[in-house]
Amino acid sequence: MLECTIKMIEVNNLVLYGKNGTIRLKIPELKFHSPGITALVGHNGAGKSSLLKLAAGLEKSSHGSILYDQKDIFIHYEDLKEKIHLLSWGLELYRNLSAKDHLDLFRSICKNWNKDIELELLKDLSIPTHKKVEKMSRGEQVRLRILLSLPRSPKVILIDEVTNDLDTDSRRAIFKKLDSYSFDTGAQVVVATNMIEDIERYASDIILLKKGEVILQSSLDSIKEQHNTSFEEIVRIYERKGSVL
Ligand SMILES: Nc1ncnc2c1ncn2[C@@H]1O[C@H](COP(=O)(O)OP(=O)(O)OP(=O)(O)O)[C@@H](O)[C@H]1O
Repeated sequence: MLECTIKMIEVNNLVLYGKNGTIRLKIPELKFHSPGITALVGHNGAGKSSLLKLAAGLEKSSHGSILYDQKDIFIHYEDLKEKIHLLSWGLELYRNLSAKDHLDLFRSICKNWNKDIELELLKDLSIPTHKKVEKMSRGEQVRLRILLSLPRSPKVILIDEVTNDLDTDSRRAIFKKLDSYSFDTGAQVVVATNMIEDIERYASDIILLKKGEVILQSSLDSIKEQHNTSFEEIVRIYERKGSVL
């Protein structure tokens, strides 16, 4: 029922060139599913970050388009930036401000700030409210980023590997929140990660990239049913085949 009304990110005939005309991404067609968490998987250099940057409107494709609700995301960046949030290490918090300072600031500038979600996250993610960002651990910073994102009711959340070097408890707390947020609101959540444990536990869909091409897109359940082996082994099989599906 929810799925009929969900607006989605869609890729059409996308090509992104790198230096000297090398291909960073070549994706004829791709739709991100929701609700649920989609894991974007692939070796270093496969194109995960490039795809997320394009989906956030921070980079322009060389050919083709990437759309949200039928709108070209790069062209309509200003309209869409409150709907599509990218969490990556490059996009920093203010080092001299605490979580409380950030919250005061974001509440004052964000029109649709949802106070209930803020309070729920403050309780469940145990974020230190008075510590300055420069004194926070990486895990605390990632949790703060989630705290500053979800109350703005994003429709798409893109996470570029920021969860990978967190401890198990922090990752679990974050993935649980993202999963319930996605199912409650229909938002799309796409996480670039190679952490098999997180994918098996939390992802409902997987997109596997190899050298800029999508070699597998599937729901996790159907691919596991089809192969009857561990997810790690399935990734190995497709990486070896390397064919575009
Ligand atoms: N700004 C850029 N300009 C040109 N080429 C780039 C740029 N950023 C990345 N690339 C190249 O694009 C390809 C894909 O890189 P990308 O960072 O998207 O992969 P990734 O799957 O996210 O890798 P990692 O897991 O190492 O972060 C690589 O060959 C990389 O060298």
